Amino acid sequence: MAMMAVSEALARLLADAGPLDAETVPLSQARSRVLADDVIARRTQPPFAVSAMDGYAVRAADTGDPTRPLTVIGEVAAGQVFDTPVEAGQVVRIFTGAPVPQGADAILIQEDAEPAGEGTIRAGEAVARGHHVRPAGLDFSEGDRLIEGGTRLDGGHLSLAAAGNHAELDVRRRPRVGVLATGDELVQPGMSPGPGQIVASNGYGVAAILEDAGAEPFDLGIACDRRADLDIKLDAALAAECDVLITLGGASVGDHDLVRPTFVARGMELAFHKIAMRPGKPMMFGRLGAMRVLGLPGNPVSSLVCTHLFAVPLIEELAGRPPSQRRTTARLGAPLGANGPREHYMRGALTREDDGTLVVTAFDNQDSSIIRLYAAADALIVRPPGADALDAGSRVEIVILREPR
Ligand SMILES: Nc1nc2c(c(=O)[nH]1)N[C@H]1C(S)=C(S)[C@@H](COP(=O)(O)OP(=O)(O)OC[C@H]3O[C@@H](n4cnc5c(N)ncnc54)[C@H](O)[C@@H]3O)O[C@H]1N2
Ligand code: MOO
Repeated sequence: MAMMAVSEALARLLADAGPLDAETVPLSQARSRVLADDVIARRTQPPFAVSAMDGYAVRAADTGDPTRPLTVIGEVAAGQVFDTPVEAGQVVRIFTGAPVPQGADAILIQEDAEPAGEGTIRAGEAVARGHHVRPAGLDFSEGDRLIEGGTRLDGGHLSLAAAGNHAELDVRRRPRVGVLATGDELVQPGMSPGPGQIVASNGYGVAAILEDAGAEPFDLGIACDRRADLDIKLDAALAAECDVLITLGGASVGDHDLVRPTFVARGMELAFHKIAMRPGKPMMFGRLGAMRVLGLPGNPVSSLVCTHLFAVPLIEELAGRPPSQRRTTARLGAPLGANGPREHYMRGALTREDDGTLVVTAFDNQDSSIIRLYAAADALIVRPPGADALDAGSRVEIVILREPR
């Protein structure tokens, strides 16, 4: 199969991807989830006029006369109701959050009330009608649309939904993503690798990046380079009802690269294998029933770059999130050589000059095995296939991985 352009591969990957179905979750589990439908207020907030201050519920017309004593006829705190109407010359002691009694139309804060003998006060300062009164519906009214479907829920949204009397919300299901490392050479971190073995590292970064994008990662462990073992792991991914299976390694052309032939033998429809990209050439995508299978190359940087450029957009589509990838341009801090036939995503450091100009400098070593330089990278410089050499100061397209320091 000929190598496919990056843009074409991305288009195929996303062609029929859309938000997964909805599920109902309690508010306590709704943070960062994507709302499936509008949230409509089930009540009015506040449901009645309430005092915004501690003081006295008064009739505004009674205030402003320092000689006039006003009779305190009772008291009302939040959670209580004072149901005797307030007549001229009367006030009610009131506390923040309490319903304003009928007949009263303003709040005199207690600092402005002068004691005037047993059970009376004076209101020398005039207060306007409505002063320190929060009218019913100040925040929202029953039937109002509080939050639009498709919103990613943060703390403010959750308080708003709760105030609207929703105990649970309909949100998009998070894509369940099985992450499977492959290779006889791999052992889990913390173990003692035997002769010829290394520590499996790719899955940790891939799972973390995808969780940030809205996925629920599911660790399928490590498969040996044997078809029978890959079969078992594939069964585990299917049994776990993974929406997406991500394999790491075993994607190339060597005798031990068995992911594609094993999965094709199991009925996977292959959409593409091999893209004109560096790193990431042997990437593969297919479908096995409802499950999407994304086979990433084993080189650590290849796995991580492909995760950013392909797996993240896929997960965001399935999760109902808007694309998060930030592409812009920057000036080169150092010259770059001509590019080969594959679109090259070069790791680099990003800085911002005093005038706001972004400057990106590619690391000298772009080998796809060097995890340290990936972890240090702030941006990927996008070099189109066959691009000419560039001088320092030239403008290049970049994908921002983290904001410049
Ligand atoms: N004859 C050819 N050989 C290779 C080609 C080619 O076109 N012709 N392509 C090269 C490119 S480009 C890449 S990328 C790699 C990818 O190969 P695989 O996907 O089959 O990856 P592996 O061989 O399994 O592993 C490559 C490398 O990465 C290490 N690895 C694998 N998994 C992990 C993991 N989970 N954590 C950490 N490191 C991992 C593995 O030990 C290898 O060193 O193929 C080239 N070869
Ligand atoms: O494409 Mo490979 O991912 O260059 O190292």
